[in-house]
Amino acid sequence: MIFTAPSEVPTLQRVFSKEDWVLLDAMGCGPTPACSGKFLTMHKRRRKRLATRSLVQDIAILDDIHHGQVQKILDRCGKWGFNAFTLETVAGGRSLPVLCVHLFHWYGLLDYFHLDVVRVWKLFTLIEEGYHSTNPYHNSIHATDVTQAMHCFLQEERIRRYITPLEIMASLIGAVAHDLDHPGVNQHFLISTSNHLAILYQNKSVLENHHWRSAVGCLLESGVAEQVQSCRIELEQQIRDLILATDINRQNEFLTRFKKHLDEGTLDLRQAEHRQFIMQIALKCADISNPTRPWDISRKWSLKVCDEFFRQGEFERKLNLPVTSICDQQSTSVAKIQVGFFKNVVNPLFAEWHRFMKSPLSTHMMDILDDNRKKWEAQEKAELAEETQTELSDAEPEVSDEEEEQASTKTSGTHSIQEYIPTPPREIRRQSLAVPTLESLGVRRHSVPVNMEQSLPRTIYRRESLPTGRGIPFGRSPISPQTESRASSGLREEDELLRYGSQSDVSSSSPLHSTEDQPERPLSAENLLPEPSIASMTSSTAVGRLTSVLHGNNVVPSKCLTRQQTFPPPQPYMRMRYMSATAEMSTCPETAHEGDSPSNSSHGSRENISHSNNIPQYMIPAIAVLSPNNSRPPDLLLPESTLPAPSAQKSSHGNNKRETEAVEKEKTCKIAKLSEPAGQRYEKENVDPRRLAATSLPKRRGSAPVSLPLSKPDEKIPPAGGGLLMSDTQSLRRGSVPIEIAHYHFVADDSLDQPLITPVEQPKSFLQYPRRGSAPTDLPPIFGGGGERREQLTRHTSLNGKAGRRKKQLRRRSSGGPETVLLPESHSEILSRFLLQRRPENPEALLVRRRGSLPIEVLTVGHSVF
Ligand SMILES: Nc1ncnc2c1ncn2[C@@H]1O[C@@H]2COP(=O)(O)O[C@H]2[C@H]1O
Ligand SMILES: [Zn+2]
Repeated sequence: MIFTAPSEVPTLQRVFSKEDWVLLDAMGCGPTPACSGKFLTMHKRRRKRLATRSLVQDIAILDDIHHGQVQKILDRCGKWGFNAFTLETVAGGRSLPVLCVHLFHWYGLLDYFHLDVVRVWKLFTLIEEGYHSTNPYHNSIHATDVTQAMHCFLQEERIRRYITPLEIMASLIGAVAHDLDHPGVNQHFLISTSNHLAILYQNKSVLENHHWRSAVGCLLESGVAEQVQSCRIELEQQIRDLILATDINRQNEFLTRFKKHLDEGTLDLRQAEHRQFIMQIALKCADISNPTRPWDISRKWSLKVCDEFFRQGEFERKLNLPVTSICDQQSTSVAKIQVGFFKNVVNPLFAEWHRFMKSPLSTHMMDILDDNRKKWEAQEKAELAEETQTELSDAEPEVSDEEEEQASTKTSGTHSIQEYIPTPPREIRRQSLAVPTLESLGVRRHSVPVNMEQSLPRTIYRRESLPTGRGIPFGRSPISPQTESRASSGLREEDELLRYGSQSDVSSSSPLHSTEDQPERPLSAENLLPEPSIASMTSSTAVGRLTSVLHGNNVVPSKCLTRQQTFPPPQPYMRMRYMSATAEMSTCPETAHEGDSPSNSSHGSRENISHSNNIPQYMIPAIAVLSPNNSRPPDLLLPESTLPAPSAQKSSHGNNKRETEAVEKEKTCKIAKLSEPAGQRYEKENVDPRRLAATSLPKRRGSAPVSLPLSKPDEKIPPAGGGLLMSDTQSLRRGSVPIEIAHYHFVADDSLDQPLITPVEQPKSFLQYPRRGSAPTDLPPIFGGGGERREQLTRHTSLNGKAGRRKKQLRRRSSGGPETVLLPESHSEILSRFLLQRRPENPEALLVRRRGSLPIEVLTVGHSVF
């Protein structure tokens, strides 16, 4: 019997206890209003709202129905018509581990690598839980979808003839983890908001670097890494290369190389290097394969990805950042985005893929792509006609030929590839938005480290509609000459905005606004984004150390990185069920089974991907033994009628308007939650540093990585991982800033691949000043900030100008909290010895002190360096 357990356990594992609901209710995420409550908080994002939740009273019924359905769907997981959403529903929200464990069985990887199925199950559970279920698109279903696509590609004759077991395993893990811990916003947003990940990875493949590192964390924590010790480095390297290739910024690089190979006929898959390249291309294709899925599925993905874009647009608006054009719901539409994406991103890649494959599957995909493109184009045209109609009826019906022509050419103004490829902030220039930022005026933005604010590239935005050239003098904090010169051309325009009472965050500095009435509005993307987990290893030295721990040869158990579990562990009862179930799984016979049912796709005849039995001898034995179709006993087959009716599925995404309204409602609720009524101001995120200094030890800020310096740069750090050099770290740095960065300048130099970092001399008094992370630069008296201004800036309010959030104060952020005290070196030495001594008897003692999302070993390793 195969997979009775996985289909059953997930259902049970996800059932919330009464206490869970009380907690969720308290957070405003209770069962009734689907979208209320704080958004992107750990508690919420880690827990999925299951389609099956309403059936919890009838677990037995649920399980009986579901394991049969899961099996039925898994049987078809080699077909392009596979629907990840359906698997997600029938697997009780566990499509990711269910599919992956199935594929590991199917490929015979468990046998070949002698993997323990419980560890493998744990690996995929960790990966699944690392995805944010609150993301409309970048969630675990996307990972399931991409993995299934990858599986289809691995079955292509051209590939499977040559691919090795290790490459199969790397491809599956790479696919499933390729967006792990994706925050639901793109790299551009992270850079624009000075997110610590962007700083850590020096603005290059920020998310992808984070994804692969998180994947390695899961491998370690699950214990799978230990089981593949002999090939672990190679496996990790392949996973890394695969995931890094999914960076859409590198699309052209890969495409050019691919084209060249095809033009010259130089691809030889007997060479490992070429196989790796093709697997990278395959994963890239899988990642953007949703436009090549049958229309119902494809359309659903399109709506979801645009929903996520528009959410980002809302965040940007709230943060007074320029709204990325594809994220601006007010100026674009799903159809328009799709037409641009299909034309500029998907088609060029898939055309080459088809040139390489020339298989029934690639032909099928191209056909669907074409059909879907026509549908979006028709929709875009209809929208345009409607717009034009409205414009015409608004104005008098006197439209010149010229205007008509202009209107009709609008259709070709779809989004180009550049819009999917974010440009660095410095280069961005948006026409419709003018958002002067605090930093552009010399006032440091909260999330920018104190010493970086003068050296990070800045973007000055001008509103097109405003005249230029009329400046209003106002006091601003000193900024570096470098910034001054770069910004000078834009400042006058910002001054204009001040004059016209812009809604931007500089308004409090404007003479038009009383400082009393308009306290500063702290802008921090940290309010919007979830705390990353593995991402907490922000400091360069920690990264360097981490890398050496991850890849070093002399790994001792105590120094192994274990991915920190940042979500509530399954309840013991569930765990028992799961353990017994997985044990059961491991005894399942691998029965060869030919049970292929005909495709239900409109392209059914081409659905069957050829599964040749002609498996070369160097392939793993288990593959040769297994049937190309999925193995399962016939008695688990359920009649077709037990599958959800197509209409039921359609209804879930059929009513677009209602969906959009719900999304809107959700956004409103979430945005409203960003602020709390005045009077509920508590000191958590935004604390007056003077009061903090008077009342407490200089504590580490919640989101700060705990990092201790190394005396020299770690050369093992992979280039993309971007190790910052050096460290000198007794000072009290800002919480969310890597300890080293707080004392070093980035020197942006276009001629260099990586920014240079140069040390900044700190006034001694500054080092002693326990500046609070979120306090503006000009607060410390040593910088001579005006008293009144300081007073004003310390009156912390949320985005809508109201007082800060109460719950921040009351509940420690899941990945943060001032648990760890930064000590002078001598103290740190004592502490590290103390911790190391204590650790064997009482590991909890260390746990309670470390940062929530920081792997315990990293901290230990950090301490043990001294
Ligand atoms: N249907 C789609 N429409 C527009 N953009 C898409 C679509 N599908 C994928 N993408 C984008 O392509 C990116 C590929 O990498 P990611 O999955 O990280 O994020 C994806 C989205 O930003
Ligand atoms: Zn993706």
